[in-house]
Amino acid sequence: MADRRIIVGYALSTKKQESFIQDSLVAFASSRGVDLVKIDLERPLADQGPFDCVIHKLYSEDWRRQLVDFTARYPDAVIVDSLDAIERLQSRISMLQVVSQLKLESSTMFLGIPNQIVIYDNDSLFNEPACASLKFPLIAKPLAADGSAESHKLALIFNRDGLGKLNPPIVLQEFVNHGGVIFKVYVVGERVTCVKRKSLPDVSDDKLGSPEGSLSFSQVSNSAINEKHADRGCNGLMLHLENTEMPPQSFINDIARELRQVMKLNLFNFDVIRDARVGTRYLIIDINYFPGYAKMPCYEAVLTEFFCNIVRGREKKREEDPVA
Ligand SMILES: Nc1ncnc2c1ncn2[C@@H]1O[C@H](COP(=O)(O)OP(=O)(O)OP(=O)(O)O)[C@@H](O)[C@H]1O
Ligand SMILES: O=P(O)(O)O[C@H]1[C@H](OP(=O)(O)O)[C@@H](OP(=O)(O)O)[C@@H](O)[C@@H](O)[C@@H]1OP(=O)(O)O
Ligand SMILES: [Mg+2]
Ligand SMILES: [Mg+2]
Repeated sequence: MADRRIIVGYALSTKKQESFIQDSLVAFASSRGVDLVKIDLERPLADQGPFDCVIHKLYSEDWRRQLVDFTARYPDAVIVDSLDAIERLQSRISMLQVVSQLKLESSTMFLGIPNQIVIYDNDSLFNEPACASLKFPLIAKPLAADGSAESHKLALIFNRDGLGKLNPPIVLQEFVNHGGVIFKVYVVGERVTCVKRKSLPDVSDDKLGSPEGSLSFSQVSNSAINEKHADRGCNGLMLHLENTEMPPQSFINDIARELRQVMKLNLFNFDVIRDARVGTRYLIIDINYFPGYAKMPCYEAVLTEFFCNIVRGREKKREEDPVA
């Protein structure tokens, strides 16, 4: 059994397929005995395959039914990950609620999330007493994190004037100065990879009087700035990605392991910032299901190893306990 080929079916949007199913991944996986096969979304999933493993990033009710039917027919196939577990990451409120459940050992590092509230309608923007409890600058994010371009349209809000332009439902989150560098932590099963990315630059107090009130932006960490070189942020300060110290690896590993266990997910990444005022205070600001892994170093090898491990792990379990 050990050397037979492993078949991984993938069900992804066209955009996700283009970014994830690179020739380099297909070739590397194939050289290690793993075949990546596109699932035809026009046909019932249960009529396709067999697959040893199915990976997916689709959210419709129809897809949920397809997964149920497929599992009934092929109970030994591994679905990575369960839709119920993935759903938590579709709301920017529920995605960060898990952070308070993590059991971290570090006594020197603190992990939390920024203060935030959810706003469901325009009236609440100005009447909600909770709004008054937040300190400007704020960052406004669409409540839904469903992978659409809209869900990535964010705005920096400097003062009350900036609140008027928002489209609820949104999350209003305190902006925390963090030196313009974000840590993206990619999780693939047990493998954890932390990289530095360009982030929004710090906001100085004099910006709070800005007559525009707000500034819109989208997917800042992907902007076409060469990450290896110093860059000038919009407040004029030089950002040196290379000179920014990484968080302690053991701290990041602990967070990743705990998140994976609490969320019951294998494929995700999370964004962490380090408070510019308190160097031991870290904040998780975003968690994404099935992120842009092609930007992760050695993604071909890491994903291939994961597919092998997950399928072989399931086979081993069956051999040990055939009735389970
Ligand atoms: N509370 C915050 N304090 C400071 N900066 C923040 C905060 N929240 C977000 N940012 C900045 O805004 C960027 C985008 O925010 P966020 O990661 O929540 O959006 P996203 O569209 O979900 O991103 P992704 O492309 O990672 O899915 C972050 O990478 C970071 O630069
Ligand atoms: O497109 P990119 O490579 O930037 O990857 C982004 C990915 O888009 P993709 O679907 O095209 O892979 C996004 O997915 P959706 O929310 O839009 O579903 C989201 O997960 C981002 O976090 C990823 O950026 P990263 O966190 O890895 O920097
Ligand atoms: Mg993010
Ligand atoms: Mg996100």
